[in-house]
Amino acid sequence: MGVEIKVDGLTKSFGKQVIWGDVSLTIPAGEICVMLGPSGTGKSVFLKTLIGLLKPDKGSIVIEGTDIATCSERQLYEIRKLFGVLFQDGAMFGSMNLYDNVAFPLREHTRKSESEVRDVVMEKMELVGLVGAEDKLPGEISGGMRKRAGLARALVLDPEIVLFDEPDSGLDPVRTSFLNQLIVDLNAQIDATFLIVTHDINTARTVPDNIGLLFHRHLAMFGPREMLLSSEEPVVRQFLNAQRIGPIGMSEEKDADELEAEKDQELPALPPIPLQLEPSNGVARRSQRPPGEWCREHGVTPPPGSFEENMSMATGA
Ligand SMILES: Nc1ncnc2c1ncn2[C@@H]1O[C@H](COP(=O)(O)OP(=O)(O)OP(=O)(O)O)[C@@H](O)[C@H]1O
Repeated sequence: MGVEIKVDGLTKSFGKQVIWGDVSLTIPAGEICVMLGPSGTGKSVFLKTLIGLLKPDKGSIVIEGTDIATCSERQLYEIRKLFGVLFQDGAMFGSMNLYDNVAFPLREHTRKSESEVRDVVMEKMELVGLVGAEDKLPGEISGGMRKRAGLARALVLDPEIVLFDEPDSGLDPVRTSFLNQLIVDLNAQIDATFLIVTHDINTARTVPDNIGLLFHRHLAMFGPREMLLSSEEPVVRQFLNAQRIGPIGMSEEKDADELEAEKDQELPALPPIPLQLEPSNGVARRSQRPPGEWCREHGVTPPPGSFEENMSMATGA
């Protein structure tokens, strides 16, 4: 069913460098969330903090009643079993074939017999479309296949929460599109809570139920996809539409002179909100909302052309 992650007042620094402060958000059970932010704003640090690999300075992260910011090592070990993580490069062991890589967590953390291990490994290999590639070494396959193998491994312990650290990095647009469909299909199938860190605006615009944006050492906004895609808030608007005009500069924040120089420039109109990517079998995910529902409920007029079927090419969806 997936579990909720409730983050409250979270702050993380390294020495004197504050990475982000006072981050509060609730990642709803079973939903897909994307976390965005310019490079270096601490998205990976956020993922590592959620799984307890890094300790925050302040604040709480409550999962199933346990605050993993303050809990014991023993409790953390238990909570970690809820997580599956897809690392950027798939994090495969180079000397093991895909089968053994995917089987690794089962052999380490369960008492399953080899025939039970085989059943689980083959089920997950099938889920990610890798049946037939079991004997390959990670070095012999493409980046996209390595990601899928990493995903199979992230799924073998039946996680309630799956974290994806830039699943689309290094993939071409077609492979990214296939991977996004796989993520949506998986969410429909296993109902776990998904959090995806990505730089890919098209992924952010079409895949998640909710979007968060980290900028300038804080969480600029977090909420339903339609809320952020219709937002006029300058940082959100600039980032989600990949524009140069706005508060974000080449090295994070623009200075006062740069902002003054562009103050009379007209912003391009907000582009239409694309339809959300649906599971390939056409059956809606449990957390999927009808197109335009959030806008209607909140009296927001979406940009013209939003939620039209034939706009997929315009948005690259
Ligand atoms: N273990 C660490 N010790 C000290 N500083 C760190 C550590 N890990 C990360 N940082 C710093 O934290 C900041 C945020 O890093 P992080 O990798 O989380 O950014 P990011 O938003 O994921 O970036 P990108 O989008 O480029 O991957 C960087 O300045 C980085 O140098």
